[in-house]
Amino acid sequence: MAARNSILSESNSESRGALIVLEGLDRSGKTSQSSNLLKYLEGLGHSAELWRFPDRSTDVGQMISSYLTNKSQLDDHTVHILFSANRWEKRSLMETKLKSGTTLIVDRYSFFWGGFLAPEDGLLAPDLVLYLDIQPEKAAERAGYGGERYEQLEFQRKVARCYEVLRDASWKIIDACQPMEDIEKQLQEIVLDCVTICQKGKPLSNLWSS
Ligand SMILES: Nc1ncnc2c1ncn2[C@@H]1O[C@H](COP(=O)(O)OP(=O)(O)O)[C@@H](O)[C@H]1O
Ligand SMILES: Cc1cn([C@H]2C[C@H](O)[C@@H](COP(=O)(O)OP(=O)(O)O)O2)c(=O)[nH]c1=O
Repeated sequence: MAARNSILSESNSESRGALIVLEGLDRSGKTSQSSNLLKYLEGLGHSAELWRFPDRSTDVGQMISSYLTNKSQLDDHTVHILFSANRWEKRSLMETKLKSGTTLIVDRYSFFWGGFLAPEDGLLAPDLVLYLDIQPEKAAERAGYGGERYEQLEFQRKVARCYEVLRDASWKIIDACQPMEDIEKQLQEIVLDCVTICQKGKPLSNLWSS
């Protein structure tokens, strides 16, 4: 991600779980592939959970959901801070789960729109970001967008440009237009490597924006 990471030196990194994030435009296949990955890891006997952001189950998540479904109006800065707050309210549980050995597959995590980084400072850094790469026009052809505020081609073009700027060399870029089974196999291989590295003691780190 477009942020440097600071290692959590105090963390007990023995046999911890991995923080694995799937990013991509709406309809790029994140939800399908996240649940495939969960089944895959569980099938191998790993402790794993599927998370997603925004997490609409919390009070903050409900404010976000109401905005996304056009039931409320909020200014852009407010919305971005709510998205960050929604990650912060899950941060401590996230750390507990990872340290107890559970791998988290996260369907979207952090969007760093337009240099708006400060509220993200101190959130846990992903061990792996899988970017499902698709042209906005191709994504729009997939089983219909719902009626949410951001599910529009013009907006998704803007999101795609943001992702181009924000992604860094550590992200694994996967062509999301391949058959689902091919994508699934590629993701499994990358994820298993990451889980193994984390189990062997790679320290947890924070996102650190400056
Ligand atoms: N590789 C693929 N090829 C064709 N269709 C796909 C592929 N991956 C996902 N889809 C379809 O696209 C739609 C959106 O997928 P989904 O996993 O919900 O994406 P997201 O969570 O990124 O919005 C679903 O109808 C899904 O079956
Ligand atoms: C996590 C996050 C999501 N979003 C946007 C991306 C999505 O368009 C929207 C809702 O995300 P999501 O619930 O994942 O929608 P979908 O399942 O349709 O992909 O919120 C942000 O703008 N900032 C954020 O930090």
